[in-house]
Amino acid sequence: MVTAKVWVLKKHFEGFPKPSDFDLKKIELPSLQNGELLLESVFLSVDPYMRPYSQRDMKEGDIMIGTQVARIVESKNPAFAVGAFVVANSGWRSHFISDGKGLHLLPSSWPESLPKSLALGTVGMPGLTAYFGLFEVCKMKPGETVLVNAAAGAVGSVVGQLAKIGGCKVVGCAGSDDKVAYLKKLGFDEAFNYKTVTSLDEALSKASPDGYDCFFDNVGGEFSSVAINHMKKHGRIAVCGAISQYNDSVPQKGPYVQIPMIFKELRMEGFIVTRWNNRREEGQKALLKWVLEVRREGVIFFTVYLHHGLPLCKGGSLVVAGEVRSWYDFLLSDVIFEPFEDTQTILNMPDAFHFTETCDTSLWS
Ligand SMILES: NC(=O)C1=CN([C@@H]2O[C@H](COP(=O)(O)OP(=O)(O)OC[C@H]3O[C@@H](n4cnc5c(N)ncnc54)[C@H](OP(=O)(O)O)[C@@H]3O)[C@@H](O)[C@H]2O)C=CC1
Ligand SMILES: CCCCC/C=C\CC(=O)/C=C/C=C/C=C/[C@@H](O)CCCC(=O)O
Repeated sequence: MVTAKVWVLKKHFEGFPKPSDFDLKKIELPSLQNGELLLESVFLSVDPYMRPYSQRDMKEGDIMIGTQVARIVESKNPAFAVGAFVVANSGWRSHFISDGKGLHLLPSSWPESLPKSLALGTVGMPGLTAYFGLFEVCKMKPGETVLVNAAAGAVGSVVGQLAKIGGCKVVGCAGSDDKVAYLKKLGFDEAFNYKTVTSLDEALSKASPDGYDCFFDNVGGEFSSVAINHMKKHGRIAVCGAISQYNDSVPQKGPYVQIPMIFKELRMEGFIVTRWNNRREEGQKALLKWVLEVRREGVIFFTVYLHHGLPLCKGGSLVVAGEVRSWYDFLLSDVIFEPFEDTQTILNMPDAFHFTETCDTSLWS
């Protein structure tokens, strides 16, 4: 029998987590069943997400969430050999039994000389966050200017280095002079200590006078409210984290949008209509059709016949042949609406069915 040590959340965090919020317990593990494997923890990860996630997902007494690098010490599962290493989202436990689901074997190309702890950092979830946040959300391009806060952290330090590799100018900020020196060593073009600058505005302008194309936001809050004003036109912001708010027992003032944006993975984009100047005619044609045709009557019946596969519409009454069409289709289609008197004739027409849309055109006048 193996005795596992587990760290449980004794009390939900109030403000910063404290050692007294945790309790160390021992659990006797049963013998393995077929298909199961026993793993021993090698590295445990502590990540910022665990602070808000514990509030959202855990109850007091639960084993603390988190990922770990673990070594397989016994296996009755042919897919997992003894001695192999995995990354597991198994919480803070010294040993655990798994059926293999949710275990990620370290890549076979992992060199012996490379510390396996990197599987929880640069070559793990934080590194992947930087990689996908930069390439899929910021969509950074060579020659652009990238801003990243919490830049000396697990995510931010990878963001900065990947952005340099990607041919960008990189500006980072951190909360100590030592970290700023570290950023310069990593190759950041500009770095400043956000805690000691007299003005964040001035620091951001000085670091990049013509602004930023990409902002990789790990911090949220006041920093983001200032930084957004330094973005270039068509700039992109990756709302990665809001660490400035995780330990707030009372939510900070100000309508900070980062938390719902992250949890709901929202996309928010500013725009100006002149962006579509090259599609002006298309839009006006659709709007004209809507004004002149679709909104003409309170109860709308339209007849659409597929004539050689194309919709032929004699407007006034819509009897849709084939699938029910959406208004948007009609607004954009080249269907010409013509006055149509005899609704009864329509109703007897073959291979069609009736699509009636009732709308209050008074709302449109
Ligand atoms: N969306 C996603 O999928 C993921 C999001 N994240 C987020 O990325 C961010 C960074 O994570 P990670 O790199 O792992 O974190 P680290 O723990 O490596 O670094 C966090 C750093 O944030 C800075 N920080 C802490 N509190 C504040 C504050 N109030 N104001 C400004 N900076 C602060 C500190 O550095 P300093 O000295 O500079 O203040 C701290 O060292 C977090 O917000 C995290 O939630 C991380 C992984 C995945
Ligand atoms: C107060 C709300 C804060 C909202 C944003 C919080 C955190 C953003 C962030 O850091 C997200 C990190 C996600 C990490 C995912 C890790 C996985 O490897 C395992 C996660 C465990 C789980 O999803 O249960």
